[in-house]
Amino acid sequence: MQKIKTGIYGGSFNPIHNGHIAIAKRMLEEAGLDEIWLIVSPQNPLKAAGSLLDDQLRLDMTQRALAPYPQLTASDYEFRLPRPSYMWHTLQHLSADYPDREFTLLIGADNWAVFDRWYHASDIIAHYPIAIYPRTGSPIDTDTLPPSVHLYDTGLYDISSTEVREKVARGEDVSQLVPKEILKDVNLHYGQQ
Ligand SMILES: Nc1ncnc2c1ncn2[C@@H]1O[C@H](COP(=O)(O)OP(=O)(O)OP(=O)(O)O)[C@@H](O)[C@H]1O
Ligand SMILES: O=C(O)c1ccc[n+]([C@@H]2O[C@H](COP(=O)([O-])O)[C@@H](O)[C@H]2O)c1
Repeated sequence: MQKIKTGIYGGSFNPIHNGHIAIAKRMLEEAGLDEIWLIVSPQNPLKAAGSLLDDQLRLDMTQRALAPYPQLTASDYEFRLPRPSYMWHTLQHLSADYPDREFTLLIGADNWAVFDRWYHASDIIAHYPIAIYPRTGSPIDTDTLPPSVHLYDTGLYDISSTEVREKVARGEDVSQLVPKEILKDVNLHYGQQ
């Protein structure tokens, strides 16, 4: 039986923004995936926890933002795994729990630039296809990519969660940067920091 092609899109999603959603929608088509799971990461091993909003609040916003897109699912899978959230562990657990699915790791070009610092990076490359999408400021030399790693043309979206948080903290309008379903909550949660 054909396995369900499932993209794993991990992120802090602090908060999810329109760039994340545009990339995920394009990745479904470009990488030929059936579904993408946006896995809300409790703690990126390479990021300081400092400005990270509560896990459940980030998950709730991600779920509401993705409600219009049936092929995109917000996941709390890493909430039950040890911290920090090493992607190698996550992928191994997923493969054991969902034998009917074939997992592809989706990462932005900024994360590919530091991928050699990821825990068990070479094991991830050896066992899972990796789909990279471009990000402003992080050029990719496609000639140097291993055979299981591909760059897809998802377009460039000049948005970051940092920009959203900083604008909200300054009282600026972010209605063009985040989905309307979560605008009120983004203003509420990040405006108070
Ligand atoms: N505008 C964007 N274009 C391309 N990739 C993006 C974009 N925003 C986020 N990503 C990628 O999505 C994944 C999850 O992103 P993350 O939740 O860290 O958002 P972020 O905007 O990078 O956050 P922050 O500004 O807080 O670091 C990462 O692999 C990141 O590279
Ligand atoms: O496994 C690792 O060593 C590792 C190192 C850095 C980042 N990650 C994961 O990469 C994803 C993107 O992280 P972020 O914070 O840039 O959104 C998220 O799922 C992180 O947990 C994973």
